[in-house]
Amino acid sequence: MRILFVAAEASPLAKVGGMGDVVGALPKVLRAMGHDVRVFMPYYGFLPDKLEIPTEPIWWGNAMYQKFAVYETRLPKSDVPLYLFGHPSFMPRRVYYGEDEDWRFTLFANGAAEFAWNYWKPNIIHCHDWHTGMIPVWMNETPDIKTIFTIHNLAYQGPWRWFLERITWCPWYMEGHNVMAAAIQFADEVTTVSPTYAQQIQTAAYGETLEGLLSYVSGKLSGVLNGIDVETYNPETDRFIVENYNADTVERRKTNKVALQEELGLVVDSGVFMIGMVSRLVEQKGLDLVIQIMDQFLSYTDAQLVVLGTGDRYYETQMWQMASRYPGRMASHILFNEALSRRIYSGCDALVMPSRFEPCGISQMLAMRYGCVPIVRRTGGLVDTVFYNDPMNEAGTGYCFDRYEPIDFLTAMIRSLEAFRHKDHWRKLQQRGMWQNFSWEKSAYEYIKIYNRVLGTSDPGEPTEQPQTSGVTV
Ligand SMILES: Nc1ncnc2c1ncn2[C@@H]1O[C@H](COP(=O)(O)OP(=O)(O)O[C@H]2O[C@H](CO)[C@@H](O)[C@H](O)[C@H]2O)[C@@H](O)[C@H]1O
Repeated sequence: MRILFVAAEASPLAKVGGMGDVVGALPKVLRAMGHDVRVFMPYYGFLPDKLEIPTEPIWWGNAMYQKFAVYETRLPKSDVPLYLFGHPSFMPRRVYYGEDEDWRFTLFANGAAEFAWNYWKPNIIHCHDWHTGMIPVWMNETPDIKTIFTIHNLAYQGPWRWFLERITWCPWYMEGHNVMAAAIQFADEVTTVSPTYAQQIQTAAYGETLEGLLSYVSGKLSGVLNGIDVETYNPETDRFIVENYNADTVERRKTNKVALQEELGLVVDSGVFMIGMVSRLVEQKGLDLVIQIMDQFLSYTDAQLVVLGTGDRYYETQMWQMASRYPGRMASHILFNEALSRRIYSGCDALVMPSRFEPCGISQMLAMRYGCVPIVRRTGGLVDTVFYNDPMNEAGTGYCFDRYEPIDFLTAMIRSLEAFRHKDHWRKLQQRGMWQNFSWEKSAYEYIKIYNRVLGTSDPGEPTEQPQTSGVTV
């Protein structure tokens, strides 16, 4: 099968959130299963710092009266061909910014469609989020290229139809009041990143005004749980952390905890309960709950809190101000730092994720992989990945609460603090999290089934041809 992944992010090159993790990891796994998977993403101004890119493009194209170049390289540490869409509008050193975002990513999506028609023709284009939403619309008239549209974040739906018509030409048959709606309508299959979230988005509470459309297309809508890159994120081999360990040597995490406390200027004490939060600082992530309870929690306990994230100025300021109220007990780092995130996962005792909604969530899986116990609100993918701690039956992997209420979150925090005192139980809880299998293989098979379904081919999971590493196949 020839599959072209099109997305705005791909880890480790361009990652703002979890979508980057997915697009950086899944193609490698699918390729290892014998499919010819390639990735198409923007050529951001910061990319030459991170990988070698040939100076000569392999192809020139046109879209929306703009000329663009496509450069070919590889996803780092893999043989996955990576095509970079080169246009001056992507040259600033940021992924998302500015007023022309709608225009810029519409150009990118239209450019990807041109590329698929004219240079490398895949059987399937796997599109991610609204940035690629025009692709299913264009491919509606190209029956031999099927499209899968994966929703990572329903809250961002791209330009409204009236604006789209001002910036580009929309085909006569196009329906949908914004790009996301159109993509949902025209894609051959729509997926989201967990089974629970796939159900939730068909309701008014989570549908972000698209619940009607999503229930209407429920026959082609499914939820495939994300995995994590278990090779990159492996506490046994991770070079970003001070002490490597595994589930049998989980007590070695103490060294990481102390190193993290020293690094962040917190009181050094390996016995205190240390909580981390690694997240985009936006409404989705439940920051209003954090703001409402954390003062109380920190004042009445000796726990420590570390926040790593960027996002809305309001939440950034709140986190920073809260840290200034608890010197030596709380640290807020308002930046994106992959290495520090791993030191948090490997040093903190627990990770909080009180999300308002959560399509899947990668952070809680990374936390469990590193023996950091998740405290989560049961919504979306958090329902599918974190299970109540049940020390009596030695089951469960974290602490959960249901209602989006400060008191419920506070209760879950206090319960986890209490459990932390019972060292034996806590160790077992950590180990159960570390033993979970979050590798991508299972999800990759699910996607292969979906690819086969849209192509009308059978034998799900079986490779259909040997991957090619380069060259034009049209
Ligand atoms: N400041 C920082 N420094 C370093 N690393 C940071 C960071 N802030 C976040 N990260 C990293 O970014 C990733 C966050 O992924 P999530 O899936 O938890 O959330 P996100 O909302 O971005 O993703 C969306 O897409 C994904 C993928 O489908 C869904 O799982 C999710 O529910 C959906 O909201 C993790 O790998 C985390 O470690």
